[in-house]
Amino acid sequence: QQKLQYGAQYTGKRTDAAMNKWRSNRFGQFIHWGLYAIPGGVWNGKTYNYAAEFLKSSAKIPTSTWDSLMYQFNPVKFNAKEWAKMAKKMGAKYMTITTKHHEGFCLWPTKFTEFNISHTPYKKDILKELVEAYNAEGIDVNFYYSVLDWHHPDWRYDIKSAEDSIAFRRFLKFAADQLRELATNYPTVKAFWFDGTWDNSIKKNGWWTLEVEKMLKEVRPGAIVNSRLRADDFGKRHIDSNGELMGDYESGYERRLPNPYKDLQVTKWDWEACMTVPENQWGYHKDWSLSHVKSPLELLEMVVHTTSMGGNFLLNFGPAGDGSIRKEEQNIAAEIGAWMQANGHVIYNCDYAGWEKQDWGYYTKQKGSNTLNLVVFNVPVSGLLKIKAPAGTRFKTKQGLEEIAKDQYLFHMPIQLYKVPQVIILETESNSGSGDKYQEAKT
Ligand SMILES: COc1ccc([C@H]2[C@H](O)[C@H](O)[C@H](C)N2C)cc1
Repeated sequence: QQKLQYGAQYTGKRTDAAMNKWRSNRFGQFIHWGLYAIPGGVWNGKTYNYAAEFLKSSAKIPTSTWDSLMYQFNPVKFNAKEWAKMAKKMGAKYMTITTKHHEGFCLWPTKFTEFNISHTPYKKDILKELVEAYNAEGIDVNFYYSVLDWHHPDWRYDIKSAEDSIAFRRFLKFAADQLRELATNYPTVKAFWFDGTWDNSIKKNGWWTLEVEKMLKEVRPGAIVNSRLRADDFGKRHIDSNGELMGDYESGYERRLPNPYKDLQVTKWDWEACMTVPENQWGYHKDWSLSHVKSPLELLEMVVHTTSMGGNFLLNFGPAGDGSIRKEEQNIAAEIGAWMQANGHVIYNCDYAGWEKQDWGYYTKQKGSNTLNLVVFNVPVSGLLKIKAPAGTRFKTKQGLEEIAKDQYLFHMPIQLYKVPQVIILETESNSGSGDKYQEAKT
């Protein structure tokens, strides 16, 4: 343990109302929308199969050429209310929007750079339209903000000279001014999703990352920041040099999930996984035939998997340059939404149950209740679900449950074809399952 000036500000989970709401939301919609949605991964007739929001670097496009895309940004099919209705139907409780991605183009009329929505043919404040439309549907809105900024002349990947540090100090003031502007002008924002913070220039300025965290929480009491913002005194990111999580939740799971049998350490803190529908496309790409496209049921399993380990799941949508939502994404919203409509109670305000993971699927538990939710994805050919209960558990539910040994049960599922994951609710006696102090002798 060493004294850190810019390390974690507290340990353990936040339990204030704002964080409890963030946690209970569980399922959110990520939206990546910017100038990159106009070319959609294709440049001068050539299709680039790397992530579409990186086309500027994949196709080695000069900044001046890329930036002139601003004069083409005119999403005639954009309808914030329609997007919000679709997200509502999907069962998303929050939405995280890219206010500014690495390209540096801002979806709001910021005072601090001309490279923003007000200088496009569209002109209007897209961020305001989205915040109002989603909030009207009862969906919380969070802001993604990339510190990395390919457009800004004072951005530096590293600090190698006095000139670099003078320029980068100007840049850090620019970014802090933009963040203060976002937190001030859009007062219903709940959380900030920082990205583009992996370069040495940021790692050498951990002080700034703490200053931004403090500023946002001053301007917007209750505001939530992800661990990806933070670097400590020694440039250590996410987890400080004393092993403590920085920020309010861990945001390292990008296009991957913790192993539900082994990575149980994640249940000790708040965390969020973010996921693409194709293998690796966050911004709109014209050609989705280039990789596997996850099905609604694959994605639904990820939602349940994440809730079962006490995390939030952020599913990405990449609207086209004209503001339309592609059919695959519309279908995902409809199919996941249908299941969430009927079974959202095993996701919202649910958490890690602490029961031993079984192959048939996942356990979730409603906070502070005695009901145990079983979400079955893999129905065994025997129809018998193996359940290993914490020592001393007593069940109220009798239907379908067969005790075969101490704390060992089989739940009998009717043998039939199941088209969607099945939910089984088991009631336990309130004071049971506390677990005997001593393990029963094995022989
Ligand atoms: C180089 O590896 C990267 C860098 C940045 C990313 C960005 C994506 O553009 C998207 O915004 C994702 C959330 N973020 C980590 C992804 C992979």
